[in-house]
Amino acid sequence: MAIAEEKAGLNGAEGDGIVISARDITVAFGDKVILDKLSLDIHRGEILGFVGASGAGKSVLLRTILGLNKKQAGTIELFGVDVDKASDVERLRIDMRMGVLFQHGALFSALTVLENVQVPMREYLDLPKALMDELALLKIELVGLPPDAARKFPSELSGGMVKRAALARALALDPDVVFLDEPTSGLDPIGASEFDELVVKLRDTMDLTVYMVTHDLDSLFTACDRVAVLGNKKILIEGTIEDMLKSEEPWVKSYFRGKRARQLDLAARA
Ligand SMILES: Nc1ncnc2c1ncn2[C@@H]1O[C@H](COP(=O)(O)OP(=O)(O)OP(=O)(O)O)[C@@H](O)[C@H]1O
Repeated sequence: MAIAEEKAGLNGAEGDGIVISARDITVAFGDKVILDKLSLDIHRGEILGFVGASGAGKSVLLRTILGLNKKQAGTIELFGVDVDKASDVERLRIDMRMGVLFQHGALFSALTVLENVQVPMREYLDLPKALMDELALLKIELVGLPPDAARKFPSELSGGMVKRAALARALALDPDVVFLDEPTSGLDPIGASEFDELVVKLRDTMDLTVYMVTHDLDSLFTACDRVAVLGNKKILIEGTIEDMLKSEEPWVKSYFRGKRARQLDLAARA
């Protein structure tokens, strides 16, 4: 199937608007089971907030979806393709449709911002340098960084600028889905809310689907269309913020209606 057709969402489950489907996923390290028959769908165009206690396995699920962790059981369909049955070419096409912002930005410190943004281009595309420079500058502008940030090294950037640069790199190949692993951690509240606004704007303008692992209640309330909560090795609950606020599940209740949520005056929306 041509990439254009895949992008149009004509492939298998993607025709139903589900871009990522994880079914009965079990992941264990040695005899320690982290995820136990977990199932989750991610819908095209949504911003899904993924929460759960520290150590619950949020990054493990993210890495498993990306193919960086082995699963012991279950099926993962990306853009309608079962990854276990994908040919090398299909896998390459799938990988090109996904951008990732890892926790802590994970920029290469020896490369400038421009060169960092070009890393996926060099890996997957064969483009002349002048065109790569032009494309990378466009991405840098897209995420709200000034043009002179392109020549800077990560150590010369503020925390917020590092996150934006990492986002520019995640967007380098014009992906359909971006995975953001705690994108606002370490940012002050203003920087965090500006980042959330940027994510919503990019989703709206680029027809992106966003999978955001976060502990940030503000992000969950303001940017996410849907929330999934990981606990007891499974998805405890998924739904809207309103669903979270109504839940009597103990962890969900204390997270969304606990002291911190009240301090933010968010529970008032219940
Ligand atoms: N490669 C690995 N080998 C062994 N254990 C691992 C490995 N990767 C993760 N784990 C374990 O899996 C569990 C879940 O880790 P994970 O990083 O997914 O948690 P998390 O929900 O993302 O936590 P946090 O919110 O603190 O980032 C932890 O107990 C961790 O030690």
